[in-house]
Amino acid sequence: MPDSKMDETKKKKKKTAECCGYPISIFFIVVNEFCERFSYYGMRAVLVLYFRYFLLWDDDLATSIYHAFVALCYLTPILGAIIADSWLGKFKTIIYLSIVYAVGQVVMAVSTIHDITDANRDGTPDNFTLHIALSMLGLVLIALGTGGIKPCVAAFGGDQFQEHQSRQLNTFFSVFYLCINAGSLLSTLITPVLRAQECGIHTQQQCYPLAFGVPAALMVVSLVVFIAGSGMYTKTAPEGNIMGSVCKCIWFALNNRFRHRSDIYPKREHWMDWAEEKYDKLLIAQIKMVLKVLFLYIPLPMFWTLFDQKGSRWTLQATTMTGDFGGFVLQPDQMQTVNPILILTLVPIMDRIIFPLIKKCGLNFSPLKRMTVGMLFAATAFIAAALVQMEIDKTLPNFPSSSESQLKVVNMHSESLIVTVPSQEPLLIGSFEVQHTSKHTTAVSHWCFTISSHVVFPQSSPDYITFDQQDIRLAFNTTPEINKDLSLIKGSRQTLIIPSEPAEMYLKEDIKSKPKEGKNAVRFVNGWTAYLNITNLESSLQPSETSNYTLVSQGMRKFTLTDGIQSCEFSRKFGFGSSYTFLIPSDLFSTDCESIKEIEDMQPNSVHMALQIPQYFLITTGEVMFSVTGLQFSYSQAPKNMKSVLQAGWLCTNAVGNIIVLIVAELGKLPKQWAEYVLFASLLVAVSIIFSIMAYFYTYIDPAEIEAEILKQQETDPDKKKKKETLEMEEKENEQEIKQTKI
Ligand SMILES: NCC(=O)N[C@@H](CCC(N)=O)C(=O)O
Repeated sequence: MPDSKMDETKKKKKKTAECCGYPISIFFIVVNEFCERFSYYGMRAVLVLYFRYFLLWDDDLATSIYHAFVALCYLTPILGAIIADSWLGKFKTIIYLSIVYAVGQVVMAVSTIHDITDANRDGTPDNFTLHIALSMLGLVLIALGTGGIKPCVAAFGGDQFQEHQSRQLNTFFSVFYLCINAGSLLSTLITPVLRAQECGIHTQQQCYPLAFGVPAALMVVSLVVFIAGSGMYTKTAPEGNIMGSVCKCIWFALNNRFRHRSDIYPKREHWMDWAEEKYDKLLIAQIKMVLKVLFLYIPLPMFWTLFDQKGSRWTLQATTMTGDFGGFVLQPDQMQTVNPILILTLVPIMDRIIFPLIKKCGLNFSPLKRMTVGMLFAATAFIAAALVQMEIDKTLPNFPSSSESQLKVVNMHSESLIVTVPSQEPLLIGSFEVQHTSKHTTAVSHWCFTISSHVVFPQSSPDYITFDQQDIRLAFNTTPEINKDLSLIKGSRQTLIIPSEPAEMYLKEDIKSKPKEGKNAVRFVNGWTAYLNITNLESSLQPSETSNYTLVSQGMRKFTLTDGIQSCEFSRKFGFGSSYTFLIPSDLFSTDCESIKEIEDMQPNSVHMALQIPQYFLITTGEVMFSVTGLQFSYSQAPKNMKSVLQAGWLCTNAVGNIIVLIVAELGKLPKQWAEYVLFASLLVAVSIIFSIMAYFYTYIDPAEIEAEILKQQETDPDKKKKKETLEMEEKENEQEIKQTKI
């Protein structure tokens, strides 16, 4: 559409399409953003689980691909911004890239249908390569779509406002942020529930197609809503290959500066002024504005480095805590929903109460000051996380160091045993059977039928004896005496199982870190005289055999034990992050499973997840001050033809932050998690000090005003054309000179 015609349309729309001072078109844009963020966060919520349990990737691969995908989503905005500002304009870019995005979501959903390659109908796909290829294609399209439209939607929203609506424009960015978080909150709650359903054509499996299909549908809705508002938008036309001109202009300025490096040439105020001979003053001024803001962005990725650890380190921290809130139980990964919930409450509180109050007190809380304070809030959030970590560390078992091994002895033999352990007092181990039949009259003061080392040894881990040598010899007081040479694994915990026939004693490796996702690790030692089948275990247990650990979730869990003839049920309530070895006695069925005894290998988590709320509160307050303000700032300080580019620059700070997380995770961690949190907090404080100094020297501008002034000047500047001609002549002369010198 020609510019004049477009301006006419704008004027007409301005008058008719307003509600309470806001352009009505904004409604379509915020609803579109809500649906798009639902789609994005919903898909993200189940992505790692899909990698882990559908594609059967290991943890490391699953998390690396996940973070790489997130980083890609924040790098593609550059592409979207270039397309929008230089070629298609924001409106068309949003439409085309939303189509790419929706196709990506559909491809992703299709890739999760196990039935498409499950020819033998065993419930697992037969052709993993096809599923991987489809999902990777889907993810690339999604990253292109979500990243590509992201800088355009915010900037397009801003474009709907007129000069007299600057107050509404600021509110728009807050409402926009609210919609992002409302979408993310709902989808993060809903999609995991959809995944937990069972569905399928031939076999019933976890319903990934539904969990990915609903976000795909929401993306289609998002596109439809956006198109529905088409007639009401203010659409600014792209101004040609602006990025090309920007690059050429910068290159010329640098080149020209270099050519005139001698002291005989008078200095210019700014190095970009060296482009004046050839380029428009307006373009030079616009580039200066953008560069000034981009320079200011350099320290910002550090904020996102801390912020994005909510989804990784903080969730891992939650897995070592308990989420039992009495009426309901919160899973560790659900703790992340605290962030959008707090956003929904904090944004209005800040906008309506805190910021106006600060203004009333006469304080100038400028955008850059807000962002600095936001960074400091994020740093304090990490100090809070470190304090919580210290509390958790107090409750964690004393795991062996890499030069130590730990040993526990379980006596399933019918009599008590005295074991002589190197450099320790002889140790009396009560018999499981003796204990169980109440004939137990040994000196063991603890009721536990296993080793009572805590009575005898001053070790910090009650049931384990810690050794700093690998090879040990244990002597048992049986007749004849049994001597057992053991080769312990360094850095590991092991249990020596003494079965009913002590000579057949064997070592079994124990769990040596907290079970994943706050689950509980359980295993069984079969003291029954025949093989046993136990629900949840991979295979049946032979007599005297010890099963591998199996993970069970929090809550009441029931195990059915059967030898094919008789069976009984054993129930137990589990908390979070515990580990138990259950000893099955020889009178299992006559006592209806009640004689099963337990050894606590690892105590359940005891620090409550509610303790994470302060750190979530602090980081979210930081986010409101930093992120919402940054979004506004990036729009307000950008020249009109580079609004999307600057939004993309802003989003890029997030991509770099994610890449730093990836690098830090790869480089390894400090030995103590709390120390790593303190390190990150200190780094962010240092960075925020640097940022505040940079911000001090930044002068806020009104790009529209500057642009208007330059245009006015240019109209009255007869030299402009002459300058260009002179420059072209100079260049030609230079080239000729070079040629002659060569000859
Ligand atoms: N609470 C997370 C959130 O709102 N994220 C936003 C902003 C991300 C950013 N770098 O600006 C989102 O759009 O997802």
